[in-house]
Amino acid sequence: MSSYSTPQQYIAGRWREGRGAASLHVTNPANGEVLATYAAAHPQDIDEALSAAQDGFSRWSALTALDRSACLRKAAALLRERAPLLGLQLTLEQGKPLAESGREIEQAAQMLEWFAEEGRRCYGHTIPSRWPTTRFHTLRQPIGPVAAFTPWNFPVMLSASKLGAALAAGCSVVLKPAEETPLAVSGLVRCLVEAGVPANAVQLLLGVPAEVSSALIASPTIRKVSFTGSQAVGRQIAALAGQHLKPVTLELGGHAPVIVCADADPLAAVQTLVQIKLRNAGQICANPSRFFVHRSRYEAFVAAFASVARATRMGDGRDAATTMGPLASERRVRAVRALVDDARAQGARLVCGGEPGPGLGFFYAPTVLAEVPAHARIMQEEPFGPLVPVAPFDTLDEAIGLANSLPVGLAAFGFTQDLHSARRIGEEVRAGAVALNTVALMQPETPFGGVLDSGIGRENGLQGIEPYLTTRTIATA
Ligand SMILES: NC(=O)c1ccc[n+]([C@@H]2O[C@H](COP(=O)([O-])OP(=O)(O)OC[C@H]3O[C@@H](n4cnc5c(N)ncnc54)[C@H](O)[C@@H]3O)[C@@H](O)[C@H]2O)c1
Ligand SMILES: O=S(=O)(O)c1ccc(CO)cc1
Repeated sequence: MSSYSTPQQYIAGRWREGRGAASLHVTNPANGEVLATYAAAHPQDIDEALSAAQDGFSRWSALTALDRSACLRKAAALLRERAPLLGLQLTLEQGKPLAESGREIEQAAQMLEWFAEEGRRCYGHTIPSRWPTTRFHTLRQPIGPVAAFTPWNFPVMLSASKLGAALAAGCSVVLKPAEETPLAVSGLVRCLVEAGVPANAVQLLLGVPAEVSSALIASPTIRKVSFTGSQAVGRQIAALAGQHLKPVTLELGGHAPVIVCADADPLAAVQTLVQIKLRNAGQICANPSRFFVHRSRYEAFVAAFASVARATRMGDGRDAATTMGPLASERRVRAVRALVDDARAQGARLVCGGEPGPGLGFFYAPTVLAEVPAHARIMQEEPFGPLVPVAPFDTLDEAIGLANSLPVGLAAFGFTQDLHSARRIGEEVRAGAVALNTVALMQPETPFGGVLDSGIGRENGLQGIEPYLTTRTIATA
């Protein structure tokens, strides 16, 4: 497969093989074929990346914000130029259809541009003094070298968000992407380096996750940790960060409730929801995943979702006719299948789907389940797949209670024409972001992150650069 090359480490300004004993494999989820095998980073590679990151921090933080901004803008332009190849590599390693890969590369470019501008606005303050002869002001300074860990679902966009924010603030970054999807992220790092980001300001470590994260977080060089991924791994990262007193940003997904009220048009709600539900085969942290529909609209909603689900064309993301690709790995297929089997065993009605897709790839059909009891695992655990579990409700109080019944809160969705209901859903459902009559939630300009067990801190928006800055107070006589 000529479009897919062997992923390499980028350490101290050189692209090279890792020296670790472990071999890692990249598998095309559309057909199960191994695309590449590469050597993991060795502890010595990690040490070299850390020394380089220290040096990179000195060089990069010494540049003006304007110079850093220019590099990030140029990197965004390079990313767009290279989108056809990077998009193809992303589809090969991750499975999403080419159109979605192109969208992700564009979103990544937009992230870099947003932070290129925000980096120019890291203002300090002048503070009124209690003493006539003393002046106080504050300086915003980069916090230091950053360890960033990104997942396989949006490897390029989520890496661009962390790299963009940290680099714009003047920090150097050691990035560890998911071992399953390393190549398109490497392309992003290449764009940054070729755009003029000094070699040591960015390191890319591909390795055994726990080895890399434990070494990086324990190192005194690293001053900030940022992770996106599962709650289980997030807890491990947070524990390590706490042990070493490093500030941490965590984006850990959720289990987004959808409330469709009696006054909503159920067909319009389905048409809107499907735009996000089947994107990336449902593997989006903000994916709508628990559907509560007013009893008067319930059957129409279930029937409409099933009809859209049945019309989905599953296939290889390179095929123009494909509307939904495979899941990212075989373990994801096992996980969603187990949730569907459990729901059925608990009395849910299988309306459509509930079976694997074509060929040897990691496909699972869009699946609509009705009358799903609240205690079924699928209503408790984030499915991270193309599953639509639906349950009826009678009052808005009941729906909000069901939405708030889990200890997570990343995204939530509401469909209603009633201002009072919209206000209640917007203000009472516990979530970092609530979308009303829309599924548009994420853009570079809006803060993104969870409440409760969905994470710590915010990425993007005005808040996105904050975690990478520290504030120095200067008193002058
Ligand atoms: N918040 C998100 O955007 C996001 C993204 C991907 C996955 N998830 C969640 O993860 C769940 C399971 O995903 P999975 O099947 O890939 O399992 P998983 O939790 O084992 O995640 C594996 C990923 O986490 C990384 N990882 C594992 N251990 C690590 C460590 N000690 N240090 C650093 N990184 C580590 C790996 O690189 C790998 O890419 C999904 O159901 C979903 O809830 C969330
Ligand atoms: O597809 S998007 O709605 O743009 C989206 C939202 C959130 C995330 C985080 O996993 C990725 C993509």
